[in-house]
Amino acid sequence: MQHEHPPSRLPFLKMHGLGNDFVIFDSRGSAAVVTPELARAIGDRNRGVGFDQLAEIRSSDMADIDLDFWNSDGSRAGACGNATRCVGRLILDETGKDEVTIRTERGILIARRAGDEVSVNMGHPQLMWDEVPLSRPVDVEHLPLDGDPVAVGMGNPHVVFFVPNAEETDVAGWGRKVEFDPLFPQRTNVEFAEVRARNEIRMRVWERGTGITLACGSGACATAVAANLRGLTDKKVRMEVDGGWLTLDWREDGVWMTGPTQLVFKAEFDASFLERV
Ligand SMILES: N[C@H](CCC[C@H](N)C(=O)O)C(=O)O
Repeated sequence: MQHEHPPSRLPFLKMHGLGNDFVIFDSRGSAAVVTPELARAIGDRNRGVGFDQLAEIRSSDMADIDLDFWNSDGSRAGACGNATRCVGRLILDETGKDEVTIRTERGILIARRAGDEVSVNMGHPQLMWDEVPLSRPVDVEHLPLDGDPVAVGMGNPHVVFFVPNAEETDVAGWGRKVEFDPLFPQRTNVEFAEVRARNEIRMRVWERGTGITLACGSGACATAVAANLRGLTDKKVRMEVDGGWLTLDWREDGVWMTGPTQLVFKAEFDASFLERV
């Protein structure tokens, strides 16, 4: 990180939502600190802290906070449902309100208390995502899987494949190939969904810029939308991901996602670590 005077203290939080784990900076009232290099250094699970996404809270003049996301490869993520829920929990607790607004790259999202859990309105699915229209069958002849996936934008790109058995699906093998397929110029997050009932889906995910994660909130929203558009499920479903359960509800005002959040620890980086980035 090219600081003339590297900060001697850089506090952060570690949180997770269903095992989708995050390093979170609160940069309100000061300059943004995250660079792609810093994200990669902190994202290193051996030499840094490790995370699926890094989130930076910024002061906002349009919402309670602004929130930016990075993947562990240093790329930006336009949306991150589980981190939005985790940071939503922080701001709900800080303000004592029942509802807060969070401005992300894709717009202003609402986070609400839902008992012990947090609900976030992840907004409307995008009908067009680059040149891949929603629900258009994708030519996967050159990919190592058959199928008729559904491309859904939730502020970030997703492609959902329906599979007979999610446990037996080679998520890493197929996910990596699909992420980097030329069909997806911005690369893509890849979901593998097994529909168990009209109100239940088992989903496993390969995330763009990160790889296999235990959960992906925006991917869960995209999967619920894709399955409903295919006529396979109702608008409200429970979804089992590797890290646990989420509830998705595609309503008039957007896709609502509800699930747990956990603060793990608060710490700060040592100046010697920051100087070497
Ligand atoms: N874990 C996140 C999504 C990260 C997506 C990111 N990998 C991208 O490049 O879009 C979630 O809960 O929605």
